[in-house]
Amino acid sequence: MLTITGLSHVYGNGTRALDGVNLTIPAGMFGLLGPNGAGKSTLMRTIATLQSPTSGSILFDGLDVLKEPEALRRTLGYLPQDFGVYPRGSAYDMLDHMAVLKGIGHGGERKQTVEALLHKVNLWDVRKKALAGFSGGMRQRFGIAQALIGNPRLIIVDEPTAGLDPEERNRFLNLLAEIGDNVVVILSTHIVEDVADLCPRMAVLAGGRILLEGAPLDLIAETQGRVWQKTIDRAELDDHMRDYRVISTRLFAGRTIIHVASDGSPGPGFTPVTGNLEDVYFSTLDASRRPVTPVAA
Ligand SMILES: Nc1ncnc2c1ncn2[C@@H]1O[C@H](COP(=O)(O)OP(=O)(O)OP(=O)(O)O)[C@@H](O)[C@H]1O
Repeated sequence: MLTITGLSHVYGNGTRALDGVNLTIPAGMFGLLGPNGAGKSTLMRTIATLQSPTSGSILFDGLDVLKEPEALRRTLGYLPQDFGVYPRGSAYDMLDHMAVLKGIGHGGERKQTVEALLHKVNLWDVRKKALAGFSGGMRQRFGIAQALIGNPRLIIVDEPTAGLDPEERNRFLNLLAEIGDNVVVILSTHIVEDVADLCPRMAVLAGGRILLEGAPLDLIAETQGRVWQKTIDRAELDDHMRDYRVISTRLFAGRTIIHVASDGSPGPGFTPVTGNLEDVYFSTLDASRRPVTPVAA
């Protein structure tokens, strides 16, 4: 279990990227959802001990991560957002090299590890090809292979599916789903479906703060009776945006379908809909952006 308490980070230029983050992350797949600039990468890099926070603490199964970063690194698998160096070396050689860096020195054991991982991520047939020639999906599958070296107990994947086509995204998510239940896996993403597809627990991070935490199914159940739908013409959109708490819009057959957050019927033409995780996410972001109404004295 990973326990984060009062974690804050202020960059040198004054940007407060994390602002008192408290999170308890059990074993299994945990989705950390947030818009661009929310602080996700800052949080992931801090947990991965690549940068030190301004204040706060992180414990992983009793280990004080900030005091003993080396010990954490031995049990960490990390796929950073910008895993972007694609040298001319082959997939096999690079993975072998990374296994050496991870301390798997013994030749036979390393060979077995590297071969098993290449099979697992379905890159065995292209193991002799240069990483530089890999597609985005192949690179991300290589990225997960290197993260799995040495059977880590904490795995962090930062925005792994951005830019993948649907088939590769599926392949990648299936790989994540195969990681054992006893491992803490943190999936940081701005893509709601990634979390909906995989994660029994999740949190929403925005503006460096945790806005929401829980099980997606419970959070969806809580939207019952609070999400309303209406189909309108495009020309009516601006008025609706002004008059209602519109949490999402999408086009269907040339018309616009809006979802509105409201505790009762917002008005004529609206029908109640069963919320989904997108509604949970966007209504949470919407609520956090609304000015706080002062309580009358
Ligand atoms: N090295 C840095 N120096 C100054 N500010 C930074 C630095 N890195 C990130 N920030 C700022 O901190 C905030 C959080 O950034 P961060 O990259 O952690 O968010 P994110 O949720 O990962 O966003 P994205 O999905 O766009 O990467 C942003 O306002 C960003 O501009």
